[in-house]
Amino acid sequence: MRKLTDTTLVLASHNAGKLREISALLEPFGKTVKSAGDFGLDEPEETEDSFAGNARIKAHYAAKKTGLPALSDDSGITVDALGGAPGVYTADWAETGQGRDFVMAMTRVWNELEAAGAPTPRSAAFHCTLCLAWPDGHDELFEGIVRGQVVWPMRGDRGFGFDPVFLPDGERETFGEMDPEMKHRMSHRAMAFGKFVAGSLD
Ligand SMILES: O=c1nc[nH]c2c1ncn2[C@H]1C[C@H](O)[C@@H](COP(=O)(O)OP(=O)(O)OP(=O)(O)O)O1
Ligand SMILES: [Mg+2]
Repeated sequence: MRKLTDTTLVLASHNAGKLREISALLEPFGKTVKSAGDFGLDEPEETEDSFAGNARIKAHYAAKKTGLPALSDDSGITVDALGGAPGVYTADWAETGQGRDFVMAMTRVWNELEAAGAPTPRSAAFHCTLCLAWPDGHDELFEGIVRGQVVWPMRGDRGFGFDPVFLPDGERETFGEMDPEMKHRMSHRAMAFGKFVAGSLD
């Protein structure tokens, strides 16, 4: 596995919530972190049907455009009683044509669970695949999963996306209610990030 010796790393994401979380996780490692937005990069189309496939598209695009190593994050929530939906299409479920509406997307998930008569707890998982890509085309992938359940109504406004309806197993607070420090210890992103640190930084 190739180590990240460069001091500057591009975060290949346009999601403010992810940028905040990954920047916080990277804080102790002394890298200069820039975002795709700092370089004026646009968002490549996420045409793959897997987290890994879309993570690779985003990281390679940013690495090629900037000439720097780039770290992307492709993530989403899979709901068991919905056959794993919305999964890779989590962001698409929030698309309105004029930006994203996650209240709408969370409501759709809950309504579909109700319509299906799904038993409780309504088990689900957040998935995250991080891709570290270099301008020469080499890449490494790191995956993280956290299991939990979808709850209703929405609870908390501290996170982003689907956080207000995700209650991790063994916890009393949703990701939307929880202290961000605590989310950083247990989230899908934190799990994938730990593997990235072990493989590429340490
Ligand atoms: O920790 C999380 N807490 C709540 N919701 C989350 C989380 N992690 C992913 N999610 C949801 C929202 C996000 O919009 C979608 C991923 O879609 P995804 O394409 O990977 O990200 P994105 O389009 O928002 O940003 P970008 O592609 O520029 O990195 O799943
Ligand atoms: Mg995206």
